[in-house]
Amino acid sequence: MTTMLETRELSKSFSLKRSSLSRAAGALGLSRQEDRRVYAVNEVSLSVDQGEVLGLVGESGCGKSTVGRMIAGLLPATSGDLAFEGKDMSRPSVDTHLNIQMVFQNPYASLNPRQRVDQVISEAAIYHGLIRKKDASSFVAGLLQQVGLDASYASRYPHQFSGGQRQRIAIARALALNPKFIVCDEAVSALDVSVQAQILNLFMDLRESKGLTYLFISHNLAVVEYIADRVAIMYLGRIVELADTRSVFARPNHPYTQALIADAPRLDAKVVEHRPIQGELPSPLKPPSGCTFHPRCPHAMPRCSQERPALTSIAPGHWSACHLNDTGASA
Ligand SMILES: Nc1ncnc2c1ncn2[C@@H]1O[C@H](COP(=O)(O)OP(=O)(O)OP(=O)(O)O)[C@@H](O)[C@H]1O
Repeated sequence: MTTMLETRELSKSFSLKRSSLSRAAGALGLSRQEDRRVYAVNEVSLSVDQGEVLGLVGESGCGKSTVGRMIAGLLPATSGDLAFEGKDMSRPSVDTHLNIQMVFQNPYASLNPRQRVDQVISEAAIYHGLIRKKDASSFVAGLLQQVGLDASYASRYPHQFSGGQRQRIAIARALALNPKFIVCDEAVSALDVSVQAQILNLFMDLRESKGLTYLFISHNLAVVEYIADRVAIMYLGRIVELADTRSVFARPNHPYTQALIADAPRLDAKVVEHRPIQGELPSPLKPPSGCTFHPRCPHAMPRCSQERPALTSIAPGHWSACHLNDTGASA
């Protein structure tokens, strides 16, 4: 397998403006001097092989979108490395950037309502010189066909389409730049369940026909279980577990992964008892010491609040960051 994308200790923190800082800090009982940064992503090391779908899951606010936006070049990293096809992306060229496109959650918001579909799809390809303006209509017709839409839709406006059709248009817009890698950020979350399945199948068909590679960000475990080859679980800005999809769902190791799976609505609900995850995600303004999951962990030991567990190999291809693995007592 060829590694297509690699991040090493990628981190992102945001500096808070004084007004929001004083509100947030006040709520946390902090003085202004104590902390001025939101630690959104901390030392995330991931690799994605050519043709692979890597799922990235975790509760809202754990840093998934920030990872996706750094990979897509929409946000600079605070520290760490990012490489695409072996090339350093800290100063990405236009070519490398075009190779990575992003599909967002809300196709209502991500399409300009004043642009016709043909303009939405062809604008960036014309701008970057990938096609000539006079070839745009056949180019757009081809892309519409690839995403399962009729070529006659090219002259319509986004508001004339359903949510699923709009997401297909957004996918055609991403494909127009001939990417090798697509970051899907909650790309089916706003759609009805039956439409979700159609769009997931479109992503898989495009993987086959175009050899695409995906980072698939979702808070929905069922979606990730369906589409991903491997899954990375994120908690408060860090990867806490990483393995092939089957292992994550059959043998979740980290107590957070176990809690997420027990919390998720499942089709086989008779097999898995639904247990809501305890407590709330702590603020990334002031993450807990040691293992940041320890205040919510049913298995927490004194060591867990003192020492951050490293992400270590617990089986071939299976990584987890939990002190229980050192004691031999699996959660
Ligand atoms: N521009 C920003 N300025 C300040 N804080 C930010 C900014 N963008 C994100 N954050 C904070 O970084 C943390 C991670 O946010 P992020 O959107 O990456 O999480 P997420 O897991 O994708 O959540 P969601 O699914 O709700 O988007 C959150 O605490 C968020 O409030």
